[in-house]
Amino acid sequence: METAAPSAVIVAIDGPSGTGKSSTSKAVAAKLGLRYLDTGAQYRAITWWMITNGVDTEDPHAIAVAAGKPAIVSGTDPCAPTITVDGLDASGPIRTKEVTSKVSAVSAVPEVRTRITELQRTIAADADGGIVVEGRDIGTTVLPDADLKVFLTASAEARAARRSGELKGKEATDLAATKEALIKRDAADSGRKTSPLAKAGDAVEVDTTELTLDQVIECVVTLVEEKRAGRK
Ligand SMILES: Nc1ncnc2c1ncn2[C@@H]1O[C@H](COP(=O)(O)OP(=O)(O)O)[C@@H](O)[C@H]1O
Ligand SMILES: Nc1ccn([C@@H]2O[C@H](COP(=O)(O)OP(=O)(O)O)[C@@H](O)[C@H]2O)c(=O)n1
Repeated sequence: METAAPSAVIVAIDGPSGTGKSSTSKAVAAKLGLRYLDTGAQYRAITWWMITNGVDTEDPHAIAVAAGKPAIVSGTDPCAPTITVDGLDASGPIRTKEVTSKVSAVSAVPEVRTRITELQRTIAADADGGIVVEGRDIGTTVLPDADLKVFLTASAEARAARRSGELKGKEATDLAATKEALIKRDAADSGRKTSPLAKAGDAVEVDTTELTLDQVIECVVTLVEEKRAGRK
């Protein structure tokens, strides 16, 4: 793995669904002039490809065999992140309920993780000015030498309320069903064998339940600035 330029800062933001990883990471990256990578979008993209190509998402062997086939490309501008699969814009289709319900099974397959992890490390190494990478295993597995690791948490109630607010008007949803689906996905992501959702020992944990998004962004910006100041 190549190392980024000396002034570059690598920030890893992990945590369960609805804790504010994407919103926080995008805003922090935009404020500090860093690139941004949504690793969940990559796992969603490979899941979408499996579904559209008729791969049984309950068959880990079939998933493993197909894992190397789709070409997944992530654009890392925090103001306009993009994701394509085999040249097609996947940003809409990866957010459907079907993909959301199947992504944990696909992302648990070791061959999928190896492939996507390599992609993520290449993108981080190529980000000259630094990057904010968000996901589930960034601090523990993908970028264990990140300059700053943040682990976001929030109560299941707060996370479900945030998610169902987001889904309103798009796909029929209710709060209890959203909460149940979210807890199920957390359990699958935390319980898998290969690089599960986990807080790195050296990560700073931020409970966002009672914080506004702006407060979380401010908190992470301050943590990055402290790291940068400490390196001078
Ligand atoms: N601290 C917060 N307070 C209230 N709403 C928030 C907060 N953080 C994020 N949100 C909202 O919750 C939803 C989920 O946030 P998102 O950043 O997508 O979470 P994650 O990437 O962890 O799944 C978004 O609609 C976002 O605007
Ligand atoms: N680094 C990562 C990121 C996501 N994922 C998987 O991808 C799924 C979707 O991630 P996401 O970040 O888009 O999920 P949300 O929190 O945005 O709902 C997760 O539930 C995990 O199964 C992963 O395994 N490892």
